[in-house]
Amino acid sequence: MTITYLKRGKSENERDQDDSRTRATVEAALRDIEKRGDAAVRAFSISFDDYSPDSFRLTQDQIDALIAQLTDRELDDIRFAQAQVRRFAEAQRASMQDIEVETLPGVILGHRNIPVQSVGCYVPGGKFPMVASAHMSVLTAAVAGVPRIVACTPPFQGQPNPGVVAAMHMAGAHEIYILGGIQAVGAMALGTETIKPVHMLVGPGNAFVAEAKRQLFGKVGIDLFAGPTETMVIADDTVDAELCATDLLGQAEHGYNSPAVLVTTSRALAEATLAEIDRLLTILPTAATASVSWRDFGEVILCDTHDEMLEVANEIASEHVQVMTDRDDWYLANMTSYGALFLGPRTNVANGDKVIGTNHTLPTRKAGRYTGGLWVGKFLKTHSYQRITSDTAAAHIGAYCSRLSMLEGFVGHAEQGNIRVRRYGRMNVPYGGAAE
Ligand SMILES: NC(=O)c1ccc[n+]([C@@H]2O[C@H](COP(=O)([O-])OP(=O)(O)OC[C@H]3O[C@@H](n4cnc5c(N)ncnc54)[C@H](O)[C@@H]3O)[C@@H](O)[C@H]2O)c1
Ligand SMILES: [Zn+2]
Repeated sequence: MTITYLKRGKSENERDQDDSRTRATVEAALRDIEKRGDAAVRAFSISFDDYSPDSFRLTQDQIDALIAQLTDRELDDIRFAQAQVRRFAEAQRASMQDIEVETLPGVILGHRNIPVQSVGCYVPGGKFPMVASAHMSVLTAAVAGVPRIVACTPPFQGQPNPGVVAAMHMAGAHEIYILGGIQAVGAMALGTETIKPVHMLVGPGNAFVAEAKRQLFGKVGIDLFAGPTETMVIADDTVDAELCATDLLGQAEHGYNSPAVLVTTSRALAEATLAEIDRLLTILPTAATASVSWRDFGEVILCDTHDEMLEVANEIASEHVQVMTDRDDWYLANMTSYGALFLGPRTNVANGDKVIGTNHTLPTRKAGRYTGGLWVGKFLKTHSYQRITSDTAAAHIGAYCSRLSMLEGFVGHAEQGNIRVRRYGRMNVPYGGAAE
């Protein structure tokens, strides 16, 4: 395998050091929120966001006043995006069926999909007010039928952001709080004097938010590890450097720590893309963040073959993977680890982020090896049940249950089977069932 790095990002070691600093900050803050509740939440909101309103929860009047600040065009655009997200989420919901089957005569097994009863949706807003994140979490929870949806977003430039609040409200949030970072997810998960705790936290965020969710997992459920955005472009010589550079910087602008990786079989494209990125960074208004991400985390990887590109891509397991090659469907069939795929030059990651209807809350830091992104199914818990409808089945399964329990030394378990055999079994009546 001949893989050449034309540019490399920070080493795993350096990334681990960043992680351990974040971990310590989050641990201390969560402990304080657990101990001091609202007082700690307010203190963190002041120190991290310089924000201390009378109440962090917005009233209906405040929500209405914020929505009134938006133009009709802006409201229509939000409605359009939400219609696309809803359409896809409803189709996905329909793919999940409750089932009930008779696995042996008289043995009925089933499962029911039950919505999580309360969720806390984090909508990021430190650097950019992420209107779209409200559709992704709040609206998807609503499609799943979650009866209590709490939404938090930080103040943006010292104020609640009208676009984010409108999107939360239109998506169906029942409670909206202007709180950011650790204090938001901590308050929602742990509860305070004024905020009733939720059962599950969802939504993306910066490294502090993602780490806080990770630490709170267990106390509450979480959707997935969805930290700072990552993007990868897989390209051969069917595309040009302008498209590749635009797609790499389009996601590097998220923050100072967003990896953007080009994997290509074309040295000419790789070199042209490096030059094009340098040129775009002189004119992109968000170059201040994008250039730091590119400097510290940008990578350009040159491979000999598509098989090599596939192996590299599955290993990196990037959150977003934009594929622009002469065989995009081959990647769709063979990629196994990623957040979401964007196939062909006509679409792009920003479509997925903002409007097309797939969910943009996606796994980062290789979490794509064990989970896909947020979707309606993450808000549904699949619970099994069983029922035995005949005496014969009760005695037949009971006898197996008894012997298998004794194999493990569980006498009390065996007795649960034995009592059914004694009560429902009839001697010498052969079990009339099909093959076990
Ligand atoms: N994985 C995904 O699906 C996905 C999707 C969208 C966005 N994102 C990511 O979400 C992130 C949004 O980040 P953001 O910062 O703009 O907004 P954010 O809302 O996630 O975080 C802002 C909050 O961080 C807290 N904070 C800032 N500095 C801190 C510090 N030093 N210590 C403790 N807390 C601190 C503040 O309380 C602030 O309110 C980006 O990294 C973006 O890439 C990920
Ligand atoms: Zn993005």
